[in-house]
Amino acid sequence: MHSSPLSALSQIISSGISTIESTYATHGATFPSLDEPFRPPTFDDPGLLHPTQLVIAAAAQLIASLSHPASSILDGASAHYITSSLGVVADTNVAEVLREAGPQGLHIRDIGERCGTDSSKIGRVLRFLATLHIFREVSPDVFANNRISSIIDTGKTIEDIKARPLEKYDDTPGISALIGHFADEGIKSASYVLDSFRDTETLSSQDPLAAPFNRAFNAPMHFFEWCELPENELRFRRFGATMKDSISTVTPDTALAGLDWKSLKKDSLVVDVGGGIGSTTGVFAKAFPHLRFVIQDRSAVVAEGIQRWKQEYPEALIDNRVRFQEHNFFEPQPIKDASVFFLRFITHDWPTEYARKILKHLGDAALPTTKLVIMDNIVPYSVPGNSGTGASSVPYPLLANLGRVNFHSVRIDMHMMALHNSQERTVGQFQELVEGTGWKLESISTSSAGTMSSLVFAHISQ
Ligand SMILES: C[S@@+](CC[C@H](N)C(=O)[O-])C[C@H]1O[C@@H](n2cnc3c(N)ncnc32)[C@H](O)[C@@H]1O
Repeated sequence: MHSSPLSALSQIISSGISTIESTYATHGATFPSLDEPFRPPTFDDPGLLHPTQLVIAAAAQLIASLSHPASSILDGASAHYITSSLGVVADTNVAEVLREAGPQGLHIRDIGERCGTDSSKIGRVLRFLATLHIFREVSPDVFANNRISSIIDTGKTIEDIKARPLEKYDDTPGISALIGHFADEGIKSASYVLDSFRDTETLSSQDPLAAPFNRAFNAPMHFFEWCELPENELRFRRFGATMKDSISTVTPDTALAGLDWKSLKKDSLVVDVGGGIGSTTGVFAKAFPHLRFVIQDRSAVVAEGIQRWKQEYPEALIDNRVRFQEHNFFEPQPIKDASVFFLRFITHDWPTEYARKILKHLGDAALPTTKLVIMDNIVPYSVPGNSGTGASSVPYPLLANLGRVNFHSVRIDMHMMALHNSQERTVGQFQELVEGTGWKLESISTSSAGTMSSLVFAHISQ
C-alpha cells in the first residue's frame, strides 16, 4: 500500500538529500551554493548520481502537483521568454561582464554601458531570469553571476569578443553556442511548428525541406546547407561549437562501453560518418592510439575541421592516423574496409526514409565483420513502470523516464522536428529504422547520466 503521492515524493526528496549531504561530508566538502559561479566538483563519486536524479524528478513532480494548473500551463506557454532572454544575455556578453565584476555584481547602468545595450531593458531581462534562479540580484538593480548564469560565460574577455566577434564561440565548451543556436534558429523555427501542423501538405510529410525551419527562414534548402551561406558565418561556426558541448556524453559508459574498442586490431579503420569538425573522433583518437580514423562530412565542414585539428592536434593529421574526407552520405560509401562506421547525431537529423538511405549505403560497403555504432538520444516512454529502454525501475510515484531528469531527449526530439522535420527515436523505432539496410541490433548501452546511448549493430551478410 503506497502512501499519498505528496508524502511519497517528500520522502524521496528527504532521503535523497540526506544521502547527497552525507556523501559530500565523506569527501570533506559541502554542497555548492546556487549563489556562487559554477566550479567543477573537487571529487567524482558515482554514488551521487542516482539520489540526485531521484530528488530532481520528485521535486519537479511535487511542483507540478502543488501548483495551480493554470500557473503550470502558463509557465509552459510563456517559456519562449526564457529562450529570448537567454539569447539577449548571451548575445550582449552579460555573463562575461559579470564574471569580470566579481561577486559584488554590477549596477544595470554599468552593465548597459559595458555590454553596449539599454540599461533599463537589460535590467528587466536580468530580473526575469533572476526570478528563475538564473543570475542573482545582489541589491536592487545590481546583478551578479550565480551557479547557473556562469555557465553562459564563454570564458573570453569582452575586448577579445569585440575584436573577433565571429570567433566568439571558437574554443569554448559549447554551452553558450547552444544557447545562441536555440535563441536564434531554434526559437524562430519553433514558432512555425503550429503552421506545419495546420498545413495538410506538411503535416505528415517526410520531406527534410518541409520543416518549420524552412518556413521560418524562407529557406528552400536543408539547415546544414543554409548554415554555409556567407551571411551565416557566425551561425556556421556557432553550430560547430555546439557539438563540443555534447562531447561530455562521449564517456566510457556510453560510446566506449558499446563496443570493445581496445580489442580492435592495430590500424583498424573507424569512419566517423558526418563527423563534423571531428569532436568525437578527437576523444577516440586520444583514447585509442592503435586505431585509424576518417572523418567524413560536407566540404565546408571538412575545411573547418582541418583548420581546427591543425591548431589542436596536428600530430594526428601529420601521421595520417586521422584524416578528413569530403563525402555526401547519400552517395555510395567509398570506404570498403571499415571496422566501424560511427554516427553521432546523424540519424536524428533525418526523417526515416532518408536515414535509411544513409544506413543502406553503409550496409552495402560493409565487410561481414564491420560494426555500425549509432550514438544518439533514445526517447524513453513517460509511462510509469515502462520506459521502454530497459532502464531499472524507479520508485512510486515517479515517471519511468524520471521526467525532468531525461527532459533532454524529448526536448531535442522537438528541436529535430522544428529544424529538420526529423526525430529522436525509441528503441522500437531504431529497430524499424535499420530494417532492410543490412544491419541488425546487437546491443545498447545507455549512459547512467541520461538517455544518451550507443547502439551497436552487426552486419547481416547477404
Ligand atoms: C548534428 S551534426 C553532428 C556532427 C558530429 N557527428 C558530432 O557528433 O559532432 C551533423 C553533421 O552532419 C553533416 N552532414 C549533413 N548533411 C550531410 C551529408 N549529406 N553528407 C555528409 N555529412 C552531412 C553536417 O555538416 C554536420 O556536421
